[in-house]
Amino acid sequence: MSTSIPVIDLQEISSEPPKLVQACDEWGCFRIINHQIPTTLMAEMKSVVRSLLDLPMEIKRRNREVIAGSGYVAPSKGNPLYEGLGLYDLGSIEAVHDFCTQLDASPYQRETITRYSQSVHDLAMEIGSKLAKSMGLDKDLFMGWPCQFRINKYSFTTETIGSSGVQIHTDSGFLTILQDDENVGGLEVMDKRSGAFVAVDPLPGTLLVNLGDIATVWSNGRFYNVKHRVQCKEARIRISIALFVLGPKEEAVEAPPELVDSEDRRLYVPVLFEDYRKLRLSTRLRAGEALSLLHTTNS
Ligand SMILES: O=C(O)CCC(=O)C(=O)O
Ligand SMILES: [Fe+2]
Repeated sequence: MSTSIPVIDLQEISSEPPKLVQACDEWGCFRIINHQIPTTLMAEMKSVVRSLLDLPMEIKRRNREVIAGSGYVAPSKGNPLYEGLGLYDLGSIEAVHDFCTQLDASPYQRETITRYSQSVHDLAMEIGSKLAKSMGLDKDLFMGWPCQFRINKYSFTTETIGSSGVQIHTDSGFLTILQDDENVGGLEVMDKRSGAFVAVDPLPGTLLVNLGDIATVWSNGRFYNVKHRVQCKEARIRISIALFVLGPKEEAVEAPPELVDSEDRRLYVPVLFEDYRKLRLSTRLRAGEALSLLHTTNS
Protein backbone atom coordinates (compact mmCIF):
# COMPACT_ATOMS: atom_id res chain seq x y z
CA MET A 1 0.00 0.00 0.00
CA SER A 2 1.33 3.42 -0.87
CA THR A 3 -0.07 6.77 0.16
CA SER A 4 1.20 10.23 0.83
CA ILE A 5 2.15 11.23 4.32
CA PRO A 6 1.59 14.93 5.19
CA VAL A 7 3.91 17.50 3.65
CA ILE A 8 4.59 20.56 5.81
CA ASP A 9 6.08 23.81 4.55
CA LEU A 10 8.32 24.92 7.42
CA GLN A 11 7.88 28.58 6.54
CA GLU A 12 4.07 28.32 6.58
CA ILE A 13 3.62 26.64 9.96
CA SER A 14 2.81 29.81 11.87
CA SER A 15 0.00 30.62 9.45
CA GLU A 16 -1.56 27.18 9.75
CA PRO A 17 -0.48 25.55 13.05
CA PRO A 18 -3.27 22.89 13.05
CA LYS A 19 -1.63 21.23 10.04
CA LEU A 20 1.51 20.40 11.99
CA VAL A 21 -0.36 19.26 15.09
CA GLN A 22 -2.70 17.13 12.99
CA ALA A 23 0.27 15.44 11.30
CA CYS A 24 1.74 14.66 14.75
CA ASP A 25 -1.60 13.30 16.00
CA GLU A 26 -2.61 11.27 13.00
CA TRP A 27 0.60 10.16 11.35
CA GLY A 28 3.43 10.75 13.81
CA CYS A 29 5.43 11.68 10.77
CA PHE A 30 5.55 14.25 8.01
CA ARG A 31 7.81 15.52 5.27
CA ILE A 32 9.21 19.01 5.51
CA ILE A 33 9.81 21.29 2.59
CA ASN A 34 11.35 24.76 2.66
CA HIS A 35 13.69 23.71 5.45
CA GLN A 36 16.65 25.86 4.42
CA ILE A 37 19.19 23.05 4.31
CA PRO A 38 20.75 23.42 0.87
CA THR A 39 20.26 20.45 -1.44
CA THR A 40 23.97 20.65 -2.26
CA LEU A 41 24.87 20.22 1.43
CA MET A 42 22.52 17.23 1.68
CA ALA A 43 24.15 15.65 -1.38
CA GLU A 44 27.68 16.36 -0.11
CA MET A 45 26.90 14.92 3.31
CA LYS A 46 25.41 11.81 1.76
CA SER A 47 28.50 11.19 -0.32
CA VAL A 48 30.82 11.86 2.65
CA VAL A 49 29.01 9.40 4.92
CA ARG A 50 28.86 6.87 2.12
CA SER A 51 32.65 6.94 1.89
CA LEU A 52 32.97 6.64 5.69
CA LEU A 53 30.71 3.60 5.62
CA ASP A 54 32.88 2.09 2.90
CA LEU A 55 35.96 2.26 5.18
CA PRO A 56 37.49 -0.99 6.41
CA MET A 57 35.78 -2.56 9.42
CA GLU A 58 38.74 -1.91 11.75
CA ILE A 59 38.44 1.84 11.17
CA LYS A 60 34.64 1.90 11.52
CA ARG A 61 34.98 0.07 14.84
CA ARG A 62 36.91 3.07 16.19
CA ASN A 63 33.55 4.88 16.22
CA ARG A 64 33.04 3.98 19.88
CA GLU A 65 29.80 4.39 21.76
CA VAL A 66 29.41 7.22 24.26
CA ILE A 67 26.03 6.03 25.48
CA ALA A 68 24.77 2.49 24.78
CA GLY A 69 24.24 2.00 21.05
CA SER A 70 25.69 5.36 19.99
CA GLY A 71 28.74 3.96 18.15
CA TYR A 72 29.33 1.73 15.14
CA VAL A 73 26.80 -1.05 14.71
CA ALA A 74 27.97 -3.92 12.51
CA PRO A 75 25.63 -6.16 10.51
CA SER A 76 24.03 -8.63 12.93
CA LYS A 77 21.82 -11.71 12.96
CA GLY A 78 18.71 -9.60 13.51
CA ASN A 79 19.62 -6.96 10.89
CA PRO A 80 22.19 -8.60 8.55
CA LEU A 81 21.82 -6.00 5.77
CA TYR A 82 22.25 -3.04 8.08
CA GLU A 83 25.23 -1.22 9.53
CA GLY A 84 25.51 2.23 11.05
CA LEU A 85 27.82 4.86 12.44
CA GLY A 86 26.78 7.03 15.35
CA LEU A 87 27.57 10.40 16.84
CA TYR A 88 26.25 11.24 20.28
CA ASP A 89 25.58 14.86 21.03
CA LEU A 90 26.00 16.63 17.76
CA GLY A 91 25.19 19.94 19.42
CA SER A 92 28.74 19.68 20.79
CA ILE A 93 31.44 20.70 18.33
CA GLU A 94 34.00 18.61 20.28
CA ALA A 95 31.85 15.50 19.83
CA VAL A 96 31.61 16.18 16.08
CA HIS A 97 35.39 16.58 15.87
CA ASP A 98 36.03 13.42 17.90
CA PHE A 99 33.81 11.48 15.51
CA CYS A 100 35.73 12.82 12.51
CA THR A 101 39.10 12.10 14.11
CA GLN A 102 38.12 8.51 14.96
CA LEU A 103 37.34 7.90 11.29
CA ASP A 104 40.39 9.73 9.88
CA ALA A 105 38.10 12.21 8.09
CA SER A 106 39.80 14.50 5.58
CA PRO A 107 39.55 18.29 6.08
CA TYR A 108 36.80 18.39 3.42
CA GLN A 109 34.86 15.55 5.08
CA ARG A 110 35.23 17.19 8.49
CA GLU A 111 34.03 20.51 7.15
CA THR A 112 30.99 18.93 5.48
CA ILE A 113 30.03 16.92 8.56
CA THR A 114 30.41 19.99 10.77
CA ARG A 115 28.31 22.19 8.49
CA TYR A 116 25.60 19.58 8.08
CA SER A 117 25.49 18.85 11.84
CA GLN A 118 25.08 22.52 12.64
CA SER A 119 22.39 23.03 10.00
CA VAL A 120 20.30 20.02 11.02
CA HIS A 121 20.74 20.85 14.68
CA ASP A 122 19.50 24.40 14.04
CA LEU A 123 16.59 22.94 12.09
CA ALA A 124 15.72 20.66 15.02
CA MET A 125 15.60 23.66 17.35
CA GLU A 126 13.41 25.54 14.86
CA ILE A 127 10.99 22.62 14.63
CA GLY A 128 10.89 22.42 18.46
CA SER A 129 10.03 26.05 18.75
CA LYS A 130 7.37 25.89 16.02
CA LEU A 131 5.85 22.77 17.49
CA ALA A 132 5.61 24.36 20.95
CA LYS A 133 3.95 27.46 19.45
CA SER A 134 1.55 25.31 17.42
CA MET A 135 0.51 23.64 20.68
CA GLY A 136 -0.19 27.04 22.21
CA LEU A 137 2.86 27.04 24.48
CA ASP A 138 4.88 30.07 25.08
CA LYS A 139 8.29 28.44 25.43
CA ASP A 140 10.92 26.66 23.42
CA LEU A 141 11.17 22.94 23.19
CA PHE A 142 14.40 20.94 22.59
CA MET A 143 16.74 23.75 23.67
CA GLY A 144 19.86 22.14 25.20
CA TRP A 145 18.59 18.58 24.69
CA PRO A 146 21.23 16.11 23.48
CA CYS A 147 20.85 14.97 19.89
CA GLN A 148 22.32 11.91 18.21
CA PHE A 149 23.22 11.08 14.64
CA ARG A 150 22.82 7.64 13.12
CA ILE A 151 24.20 7.16 9.66
CA ASN A 152 22.65 4.08 8.14
CA LYS A 153 23.75 1.86 5.28
CA TYR A 154 21.66 -0.97 3.87
CA SER A 155 23.51 -3.39 1.60
CA PHE A 156 20.59 -4.50 -0.53
CA THR A 157 21.15 -7.05 -3.30
CA THR A 158 18.97 -9.00 -5.72
CA GLU A 159 19.01 -11.94 -3.31
CA THR A 160 17.75 -9.85 -0.39
CA ILE A 161 14.71 -8.30 -2.08
CA GLY A 162 11.70 -8.82 0.17
CA SER A 163 13.74 -9.20 3.34
CA SER A 164 14.10 -6.85 6.28
CA GLY A 165 16.60 -3.97 6.43
CA VAL A 166 15.65 -2.80 9.91
CA GLN A 167 12.96 -4.44 11.99
CA ILE A 168 9.85 -2.71 13.22
CA HIS A 169 10.54 -0.17 15.97
CA THR A 170 9.68 3.27 17.26
CA ASP A 171 12.35 5.87 17.90
CA SER A 172 12.89 6.33 21.63
CA GLY A 173 13.41 10.10 21.71
CA PHE A 174 11.09 13.01 20.94
CA LEU A 175 11.59 13.19 17.20
CA THR A 176 13.86 12.22 14.36
CA ILE A 177 14.83 14.27 11.33
CA LEU A 178 15.67 11.82 8.60
CA GLN A 179 17.43 12.45 5.33
CA ASP A 180 16.20 9.30 3.64
CA ASP A 181 17.84 8.05 0.47
CA GLU A 182 16.55 10.21 -2.39
CA ASN A 183 16.60 7.28 -4.80
CA VAL A 184 16.21 4.04 -2.91
CA GLY A 185 12.95 3.52 -1.02
CA GLY A 186 12.21 0.88 1.57
CA LEU A 187 11.05 2.85 4.60
CA GLU A 188 7.54 2.00 5.75
CA VAL A 189 5.48 3.59 8.49
CA MET A 190 2.51 2.04 10.23
CA ASP A 191 -0.82 3.70 9.64
CA LYS A 192 -2.24 4.54 13.06
CA ARG A 193 -5.81 3.60 12.19
CA SER A 194 -5.47 0.48 10.08
CA GLY A 195 -2.16 -0.87 11.40
CA ALA A 196 -1.07 -1.41 7.77
CA PHE A 197 2.41 -0.48 6.64
CA VAL A 198 2.57 2.42 4.23
CA ALA A 199 5.57 2.95 1.93
CA VAL A 200 7.32 6.28 2.39
CA ASP A 201 8.48 7.05 -1.11
CA PRO A 202 11.58 9.24 -1.53
CA LEU A 203 10.99 12.91 -2.26
CA PRO A 204 14.34 14.48 -3.14
CA GLY A 205 15.31 17.65 -1.28
CA THR A 206 12.89 17.07 1.58
CA LEU A 207 13.45 15.71 5.08
CA LEU A 208 11.24 13.35 7.00
CA VAL A 209 10.25 13.85 10.62
CA ASN A 210 9.21 10.87 12.79
CA LEU A 211 7.87 11.22 16.31
CA GLY A 212 9.22 8.91 18.99
CA ASP A 213 8.06 7.61 22.39
CA ILE A 214 9.07 10.73 24.33
CA ALA A 215 6.75 12.84 22.13
CA THR A 216 3.87 10.62 23.25
CA VAL A 217 4.77 11.15 26.93
CA TRP A 218 5.19 14.90 26.47
CA SER A 219 1.89 15.31 24.61
CA ASN A 220 0.02 13.25 27.22
CA GLY A 221 -0.67 10.45 24.77
CA ARG A 222 -1.78 12.67 21.93
CA PHE A 223 1.12 12.43 19.47
CA TYR A 224 1.58 9.15 17.65
CA ASN A 225 4.97 7.48 18.11
CA VAL A 226 5.04 6.05 14.63
CA LYS A 227 6.12 2.44 14.21
CA HIS A 228 8.36 1.98 11.21
CA ARG A 229 10.69 -0.44 9.48
CA VAL A 230 12.93 -0.65 6.43
CA GLN A 231 12.37 -3.33 3.80
CA CYS A 232 14.62 -4.26 0.91
CA LYS A 233 12.73 -3.39 -2.26
CA GLU A 234 15.54 -3.12 -4.79
CA ALA A 235 19.13 -4.23 -5.27
CA ARG A 236 20.88 -0.96 -4.44
CA ILE A 237 22.80 0.42 -1.49
CA ARG A 238 20.53 2.62 0.60
CA ILE A 239 21.91 5.41 2.79
CA SER A 240 19.99 7.43 5.35
CA ILE A 241 21.06 9.99 7.92
CA ALA A 242 18.98 10.32 11.07
CA LEU A 243 19.19 13.02 13.69
CA PHE A 244 17.46 11.98 16.89
CA VAL A 245 16.30 14.72 19.23
CA LEU A 246 16.40 12.61 22.39
CA GLY A 247 15.09 14.28 25.54
CA PRO A 248 16.28 16.71 28.21
CA LYS A 249 19.43 15.60 29.97
CA GLU A 250 18.61 16.38 33.57
CA GLU A 251 14.91 17.09 33.69
CA ALA A 252 12.18 14.47 33.63
CA VAL A 253 9.85 14.56 30.65
CA GLU A 254 6.21 15.13 31.47
CA ALA A 255 3.27 16.77 29.79
CA PRO A 256 3.27 20.53 30.39
CA PRO A 257 0.25 21.70 32.46
CA GLU A 258 -1.32 23.30 29.35
CA LEU A 259 -1.63 19.86 27.75
CA VAL A 260 -3.25 18.18 30.74
CA ASP A 261 -6.97 18.40 31.46
CA SER A 262 -8.52 20.19 34.43
CA GLU A 263 -8.44 17.06 36.57
CA ASP A 264 -4.73 16.94 36.00
CA ARG A 265 -4.78 13.47 34.54
CA ARG A 266 -1.38 12.59 33.23
CA LEU A 267 -1.19 9.32 31.36
CA TYR A 268 2.49 8.77 32.08
CA VAL A 269 4.69 9.27 35.10
CA PRO A 270 7.47 11.81 34.61
CA VAL A 271 10.55 10.07 33.27
CA LEU A 272 14.16 10.94 32.63
CA PHE A 273 15.00 10.20 29.01
CA GLU A 274 18.09 8.25 30.03
CA ASP A 275 16.03 6.02 32.35
CA TYR A 276 13.47 5.44 29.62
CA ARG A 277 16.19 4.49 27.14
CA LYS A 278 17.61 1.98 29.64
CA LEU A 279 14.12 0.58 30.20
CA ARG A 280 13.74 0.00 26.46
CA LEU A 281 17.12 -1.69 26.30
CA SER A 282 16.60 -3.93 29.33
CA THR A 283 13.08 -4.99 28.34
CA ARG A 284 13.93 -5.22 24.62
CA LEU A 285 10.61 -3.49 23.97
CA ARG A 286 11.58 -1.48 20.92
CA ALA A 287 8.27 -0.67 19.31
CA GLY A 288 6.84 1.69 21.91
CA GLU A 289 5.50 -1.03 24.24
CA ALA A 290 7.77 0.16 27.06
CA LEU A 291 5.51 3.22 27.38
CA SER A 292 2.88 1.01 29.00
CA LEU A 293 5.32 0.54 31.90
CA LEU A 294 5.06 4.29 32.55
CA HIS A 295 1.28 4.44 32.76
CA THR A 296 -0.06 6.25 35.81
CA THR A 297 -2.80 4.57 37.82
CA ASN A 298 -5.43 6.97 36.47
CA SER A 299 -4.83 5.98 32.86
O1 LIG B 1 16.81 4.30 7.19
C1 LIG B 1 15.70 4.76 7.42
O2 LIG B 1 15.02 5.27 6.53
C2 LIG B 1 15.12 4.71 8.79
C3 LIG B 1 16.12 4.52 9.85
C4 LIG B 1 15.52 4.45 11.20
O3 LIG B 1 14.38 4.16 11.38
C5 LIG B 1 16.34 4.76 12.37
O4 LIG B 1 17.55 5.02 12.21
O5 LIG B 1 15.79 4.78 13.49
FE1 LIG C 1 13.77 4.67 13.39
